[in-house]
Amino acid sequence: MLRSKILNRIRLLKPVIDRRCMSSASKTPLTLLEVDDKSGIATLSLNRPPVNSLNIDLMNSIIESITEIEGNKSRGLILTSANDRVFCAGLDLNELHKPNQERLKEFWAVFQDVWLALHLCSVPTAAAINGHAPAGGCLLATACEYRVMLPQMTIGLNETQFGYMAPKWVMLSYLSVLPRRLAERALTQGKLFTTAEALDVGLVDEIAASKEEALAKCSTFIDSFSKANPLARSLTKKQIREPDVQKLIADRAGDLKECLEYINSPLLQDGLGAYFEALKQKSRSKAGKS
Ligand SMILES: CCCCC/C=C/C(=O)SCCNC(=O)CCNC(=O)[C@H](O)C(C)(C)COP(=O)(O)OP(=O)(O)OC[C@H]1O[C@@H](n2cnc3c(N)ncnc32)[C@H](O)[C@@H]1OP(=O)(O)O
Repeated sequence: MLRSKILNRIRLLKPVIDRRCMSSASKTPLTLLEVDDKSGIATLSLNRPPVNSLNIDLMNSIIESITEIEGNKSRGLILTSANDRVFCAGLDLNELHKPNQERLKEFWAVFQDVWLALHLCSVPTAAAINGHAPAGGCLLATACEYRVMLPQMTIGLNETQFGYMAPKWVMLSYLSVLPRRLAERALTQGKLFTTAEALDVGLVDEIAASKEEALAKCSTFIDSFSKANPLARSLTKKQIREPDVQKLIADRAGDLKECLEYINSPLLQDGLGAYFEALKQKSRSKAGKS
């Protein structure tokens, strides 16, 4: 009786994400999933060169992997990058700049889904941040329960740098990690924290000298739940996170409408166009030098 009640509770708390994840016909998988047969811990590596920017296929692949991890009873999930410079460059700017409207609606729904899937993941989650993590990359990291970062990287919700106001639920993910006054200042500045600054303010929990060390620290965090009943742990996490999640679940259509209006606004499109052009220019000049 109790078990069915608990399972019912989980069903209520976890929004149903029944998206069939079809990653594109690309040859290389967009995510790499390895489960350590000794520890039972799953490592999910983002694998979309050059910067793991989040497009529909990559986000669907992340959701598919999380669903698999929850289904195969892994003891925990470590999110990291197959790229040793960039954890995740955030949303793919090609999806936002002069977007196809139908695709933008799908893109935004998947963006909401990937945050929900990671934020509510029933197993313990940790991010081994082995590269830069701006905007949506920072969001993935803050959706995890623990964060270990390598030196000389940057992390933060920098949306105001390109004319965007992060959606309420994105701000809530920041507020689940940072004190309000600091989150407000960082959001309004579009601040990218250095690794040392991020540790100082609590945006990350530890610094590691190498990816291997970061993965080991994330495993240690996951091991800290070894004495907790997995079902009770999962329910407790979902219960604590429910108020933030419900703010999105209660009005996904409203969030989508607000996003469409904002992303199609001249403010954003002009800001984004200039920002994207500057990025490409930087990349071209780098290529010119090498
Ligand atoms: C609507 C907003 C909702 C709120 C939540 C989330 C919003 C977002 O996530 S919007 C995206 C914000 N992302 C960024 O501001 C990051 C921009 N990128 C960078 O700062 C850097 O690329 C880097 C630090 C991530 C990596 O630097 P580096 O290793 O030097 O690589 P390059 O800058 O030379 O870039 C290589 C290559 O990748 C392209 N690129 C970079 N970021 C993105 C991106 N987010 N989307 C699409 N493409 C991206 C860049 O233009 C280069 O392309 P090529 O010119 O073709 O080489």
